[in-house]
Amino acid sequence: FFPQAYRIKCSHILQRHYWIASSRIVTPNALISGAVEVKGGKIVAVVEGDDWRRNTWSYQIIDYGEAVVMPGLVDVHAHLNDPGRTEWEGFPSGTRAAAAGGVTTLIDMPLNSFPSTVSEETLKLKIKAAQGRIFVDVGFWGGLVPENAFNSTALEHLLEAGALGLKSFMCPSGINDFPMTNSSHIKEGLSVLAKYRRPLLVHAEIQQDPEGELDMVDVGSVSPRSYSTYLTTRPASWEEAAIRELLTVTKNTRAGGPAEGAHLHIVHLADARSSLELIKEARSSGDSITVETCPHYLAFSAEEIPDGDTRFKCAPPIRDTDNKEKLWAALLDGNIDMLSSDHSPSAPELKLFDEGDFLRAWGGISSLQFVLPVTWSYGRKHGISLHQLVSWWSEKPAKLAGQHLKGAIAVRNYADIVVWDPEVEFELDDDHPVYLKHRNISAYMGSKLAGKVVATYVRGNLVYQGGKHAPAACGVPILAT
Ligand SMILES: NC(=O)N[C@H]1NC(=O)NC1=O
Ligand SMILES: [Zn+2]
Ligand SMILES: [Zn+2]
Repeated sequence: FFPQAYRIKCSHILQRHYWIASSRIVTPNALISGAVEVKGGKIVAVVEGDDWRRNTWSYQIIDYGEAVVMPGLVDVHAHLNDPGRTEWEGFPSGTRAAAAGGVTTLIDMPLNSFPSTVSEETLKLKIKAAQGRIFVDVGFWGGLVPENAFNSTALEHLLEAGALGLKSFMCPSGINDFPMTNSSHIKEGLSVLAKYRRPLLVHAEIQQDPEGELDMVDVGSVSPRSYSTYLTTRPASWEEAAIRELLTVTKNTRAGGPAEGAHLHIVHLADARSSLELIKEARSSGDSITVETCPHYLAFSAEEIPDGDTRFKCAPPIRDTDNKEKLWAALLDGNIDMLSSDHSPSAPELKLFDEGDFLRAWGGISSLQFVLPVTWSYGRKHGISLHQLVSWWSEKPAKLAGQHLKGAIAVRNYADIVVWDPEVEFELDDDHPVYLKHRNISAYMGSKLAGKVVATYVRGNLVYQGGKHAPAACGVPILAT
């Protein structure tokens, strides 16, 4: 794939055949002490015990002791904003941060870049922008927008060109060239996707009573610096209304239904009350639906967000503590399937730190590098297991994105691996190396976390270890075939 001289720069190690050893390897069925044998970028054996050492040269063994060896994280929801808004993030900075955080694959959202990824041509621009500039593997969702929703040929071209699925919004997206869709658009999109067996991802909020919202803000009776003001402008009823409407369409995805084969994935669920109940009901009726939430909804609660600290602004908003506990319970019960970052940074100016205006600041949490330690740090208080972490961050997201050779430490899979130490604590202070383009917009800066990433392997390349990235960007653009 790469010439020899270049390939060497892809990895901190020269070997293409080696063993990764540890006393805590997370395989699909067990936690084992042993080794993962890697050859030509793939996992060729997973062996328990010590016997394998007898026939192995010592220079071929990378022994991580008691550090956890796990499949790399697959983040199905990240906005890298490249091409077109690289002053917000970009492929090189975003994927270096991913590698440092143990994320070995990420799927880029079709909006916030310019142009938006809504056609074969614009997807080609993405792929071109990614070439030689990504440190981990990157796939692409295409956009479902009013302009292409009733044009099945255009959607087919976008899917044939390799989009892993489609994404749409049911409320304004914040980006003018990515308008929102209604349930008719979504129905059309699903019927095209059914043929390809690829998912539709939906930002499920429908604006309720927009006039009421304006009234409240214009009156000036509430402070735009208070998080609770923002929360009132975007209540759980927005999520509930969107999900209710989506479920009228997902009925068709049931076995024997007109859209059998289609699948709907609800992104970043924040409301753990009525919205979640609706999803549970539909699932028990056989609708093909999955749902994700994000670490910021599990780590923070509305009551704790300081006045004017717009690093915490996102949509849907972070809700109250009781809701947060319900999200954890749903995740542990399996009613929420997986996690994603919804990493959505902007230029720092757009966070309006001087004014601290929650109503006008850019909405988006910057988190990509920290999702593993954040999930672990807050999750261990809820008694989560390593297998749950792998299910939420690797297995289920890989399946959603159609990546059957990713998401598990298993023979024949790509050697996409994160090695990390759950017991090591660290502070995200000024000295902490952060590879994201703008460290100051991340809501996690200043916090103390547990779970330090030791090493990251992508397709057998040791792309990150000991705080250092391999020099060359050898991630692969992932296209659906
Ligand atoms: N345009 C965009 O990235 N919007 C994202 N930001 C956020 O907080 N929620 C979103 O959907
Ligand atoms: Zn969204
Ligand atoms: Zn998003």
